[in-house]
Amino acid sequence: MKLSLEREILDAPFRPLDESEAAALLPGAVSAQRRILMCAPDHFGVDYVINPWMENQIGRAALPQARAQWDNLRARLAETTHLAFVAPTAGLPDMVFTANAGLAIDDAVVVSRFHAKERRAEERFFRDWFERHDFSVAPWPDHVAFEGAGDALPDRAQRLIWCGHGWRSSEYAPALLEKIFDREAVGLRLVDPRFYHLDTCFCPLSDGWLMYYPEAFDEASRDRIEALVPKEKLIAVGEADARAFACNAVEIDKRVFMNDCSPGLRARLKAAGFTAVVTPLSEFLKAGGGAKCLTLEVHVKRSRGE
Ligand SMILES: NC(=O)NCCC[C@H](N)C(=O)O
Repeated sequence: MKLSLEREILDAPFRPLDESEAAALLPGAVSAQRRILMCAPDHFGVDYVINPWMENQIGRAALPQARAQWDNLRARLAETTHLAFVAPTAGLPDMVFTANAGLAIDDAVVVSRFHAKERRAEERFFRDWFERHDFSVAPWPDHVAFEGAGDALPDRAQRLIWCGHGWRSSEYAPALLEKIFDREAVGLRLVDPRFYHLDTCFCPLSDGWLMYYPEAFDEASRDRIEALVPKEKLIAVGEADARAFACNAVEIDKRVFMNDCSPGLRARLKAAGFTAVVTPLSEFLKAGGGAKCLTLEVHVKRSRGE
């Protein structure tokens, strides 16, 4: 019996260990698990105007509907990946948009330094969360505005960070991010106030694909994008999809979660190997955010046995 078990093990085809199996073999080792950080909309609302979507929307977000939409996004994401949560805080209606907590790559994070003074009080709650989860918080100068993964998107095929500036984050942010994360940071100038954060109009997808709304960028930035991404991997969306926050999408394992998607865009994504998953988020659009804004990719350390 023992002998046949040994034979079975010896004859089994070699298979590399996954992250948690490898961690289990190393005494005291920690592994990191990819999670999507979210913040429940307990205190969400449109209470002030800091982007064009919020104009004439003060007090108009339907809160039960917002909760149902957020719950649905959360449930759909949970089918595909692990989640993490930061506690919502009274008086901080935009904290639900965790994309703006900071930019976290591996165990390093730059916590946002909001341009929008209405959002500055969020910084310390996000910082606390990162510290409690063992991230190493990089120093960042107070006078350089930076709104996290709203304006800094790691490419999924090349070792570079796409950075948006022009409305919220400073044009000096990329040079600092380059040093902190030791990878190239490419600055892109945003020129349409409706697309005030990079993640409202630009979505790097796996295998080097890029979905974006070209008109949101100045000409030099469009040229830069075209120089760095092969033409056949560019998925340029039209204005209607862009206005519906189609580029404000979260991709996990080729599933692209977004507020809305035209049949044409769905077909183009499909041809590129992606499946569009629509999770309507109308109430959050009133604050200027969609699926991507409601999420932040983080790698959380786990001790052995966790
Ligand atoms: N685009 C994002 O990454 N987040 C959405 C932020 C919406 C919020 N009302 C803001 O204007 O900062």
